[in-house]
Order: sequence, then structure tokens, then C-alpha cells
Amino acid sequence: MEAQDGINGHAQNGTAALNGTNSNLDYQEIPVIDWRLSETDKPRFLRELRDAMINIGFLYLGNHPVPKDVVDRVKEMAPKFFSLPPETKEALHMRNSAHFHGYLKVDPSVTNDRGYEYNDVREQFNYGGDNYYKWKEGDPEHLKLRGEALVEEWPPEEDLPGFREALLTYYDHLEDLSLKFTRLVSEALGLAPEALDVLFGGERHLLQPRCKVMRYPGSRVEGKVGIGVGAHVDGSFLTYLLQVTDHKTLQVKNLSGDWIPVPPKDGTFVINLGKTLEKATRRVLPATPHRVLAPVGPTRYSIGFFSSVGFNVRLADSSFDFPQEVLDMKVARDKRLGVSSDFAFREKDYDLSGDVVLSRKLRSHADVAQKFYPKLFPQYYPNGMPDKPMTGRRELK
Ligand SMILES: O=C(O)CCC(=O)C(=O)O
Ligand SMILES: [Fe+2]
Repeated sequence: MEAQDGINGHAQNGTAALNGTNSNLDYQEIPVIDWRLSETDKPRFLRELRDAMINIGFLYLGNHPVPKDVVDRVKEMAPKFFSLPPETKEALHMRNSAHFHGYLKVDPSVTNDRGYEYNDVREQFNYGGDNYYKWKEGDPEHLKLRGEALVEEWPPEEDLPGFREALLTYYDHLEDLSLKFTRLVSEALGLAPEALDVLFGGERHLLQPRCKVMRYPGSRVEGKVGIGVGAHVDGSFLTYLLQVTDHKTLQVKNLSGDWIPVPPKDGTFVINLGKTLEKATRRVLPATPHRVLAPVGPTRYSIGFFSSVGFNVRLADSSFDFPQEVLDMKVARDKRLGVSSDFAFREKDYDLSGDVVLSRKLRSHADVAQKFYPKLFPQYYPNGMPDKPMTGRRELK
């Protein structure tokens, strides 16, 4: 019955899982979930969403409510930013930001991943929303992640007119979408729409979603397959990805272990599950490994919005009363994958999320740690500044 409702036939996975039959964990295409169905046929929307999230971990969100002109503006701005003179970008370097905002050129040795013929440089611009917090002595260090609104973190308006406005408008829309979408995720998991709100509760400055504009230069190594970002899972709650250019280099690892292309689809966002969501749901929704190959032809651009939970939330405190039907889907999936359904929190899951996020960033950016977090620097770098840049991104072997 559900099969005929499914997009790309994936809706049947949930049914198959519930019946204990063979589900399509080796899918070759990721499903498109139509946002409009959340208004016109909610049961079907929730069924498709639940299946995509439990059994696939990646989805396209089509017909979403973010206005096309807002999306078009950031698509237009992304390449313009990276065409700014190197000294303008350098002046915006992340090492000048306590909030880990700004420009970064990721060294090839950092994106290094085994099994590829070469690695390439990636450039990125990171930013947060306009709802900042003025950190004061005595506040937890992680509140510096929010910090003050600094115009210096943006290119001078005359160098790139409209950039700041376009990116902040996009951010606001994505933040709004992410809060609405999370309520639908809650319902798809058989919980009350507000059940997951506890993870975001509190004041807005205690939340820290981030946006990242990325540039992957075209391959300079004829006929070789390079890697743009090695295989990894995101630390986010959910990631909303806008692929700006028409490349087919983003890939997701399906639950059977094959790399599946996630080509751009007009008018959609790609959504994938992050580690925070995995922990909060005790692996009902596992984070999804993905990677980006270096483009062979022209330069690729993409923009990621990474939602995250409140700084005061301890993930190990979360406990949601999933209905048996959902738990059965999880167990059926794990059984087919041959992995254990047991879940145990790690020590850091008992810490405040703000501290966990800060710790990950401090480990990745020694220069920011030294300049803006002098109290914490010696703890992370007992031997002083490291010679080599590091990455907090844990590459999957
Ligand atoms: O560029 C992309 O499409 C994805 C980048 C990514 O996976 C990340 O930044 O976490
Ligand atoms: Fe990612």
C-alpha cells in the first residue's frame, strides 16, 4: 500500500523493515521528499521522511519554503566572494575571529584521505547569524562562539556589494526552515512535534547554527581522481546543503557501503544526518558518511547550513519515547547491516554541547585557540603551537 506512495520506491523500505523483509539498504538514488506534502498529505510525508531518515540518512527536500530569489542571490554571491583579491580574503582569515568565522584555505594535507590519487585545496567562508551575544568576563568560554557582531568579519561592502545582506538573509531562512523541519522529523519518529524542542530550548544565543560557503577548484591533475573532502560524518544535528554548480562529485555511502552520487537537483536542498542527531536519538538516526571528489572540470561551489543543539544541552540527558514501530525499524536495519543495535554514550556526551563544539574547534584551529582562548590553549596544546595544521574532521577509514 505504501509502495505506490513512495518517491523512487523508497517509501516501501519502511514497510519492508516493519515486515522484516529485505529492505533496499543498497539504494542507488536518494529520495526526494516533497515539502508541500507536509501540508497536503501529512501522513505520507511523515512516512517517506521516516523511511529516508532511518534507512537512508540522506534526502532531497523539494518544494521547500525558502524563496527562490533568496537562494539565487547566494548562488550568485558564492563565486564572487572567492574571486576577491587574496589580500582581501586573507584579511578575513578565521585566525582573526573568536567565533571561528571567516575565510579558510584548507590545506591538502588536512583533507588527506587514503585511496585517492591526490588531494586538493578547498577554500571556505564560515559565518553565523546576526543574532550575536556580547561575551563578558565570567561567562562560559563557549559563549565566545557567538560573540559580537563584527563587521570586520565580512568583506568591505564596496568590495562585494550585497554579500553580507544576501548571506545573512539566507541564514535566517535556513534557520527558520531547520526549526520547522526538525518538528516534522520529530513527528516522523512518532513523537509529538515539539518533542525535540528540548534540544534547542533556551535563548537563541545558546544556539549556534553555522553556514559555510565552499569552493573546490577544478582538478589540475589530468585524468586522476582527487578528493575535495574525504569521507566523514558531520558533527551537526542536520546539514542542509545547497549545491551551487552542476557537479556530480558529492557522494553518500549507502548502508551497504557503496558510494552513491548525490547530483544537484534544482529547487532542492540535500539534507543529511549529523552526529549530534545520531546521539540524541541513540542511533535511531545514524549520521551518514559522505565525501566530495575534486571536480575534474570547472570549479565547484556549495553552501552548507549546519544546525546544532543548544549550548546548555547535554546529549546524554536526552531520552525520547520512540514508539515500538520506530524502534523495530531501527533494529531491522541494524540486523540487515549486521551491526549491533546497542548504543552507549561516550564520556563527552555528558558535557555541555557548547563545550563539545568548542573543544572540536580548538583542536582544529590552534591559531584561534592561542589568540582568543588563552586559558584553554595550554590544555589543548601542551607543547605550544603545532607545526602542521590539523583538522577536527574525523576522516573515516
Ligand atoms: O561541498 C559539499 O557538497 C559538502 C561539504 C561537506 O560535506 C561538509 O562541509 O561537511
Ligand atoms: Fe559534510
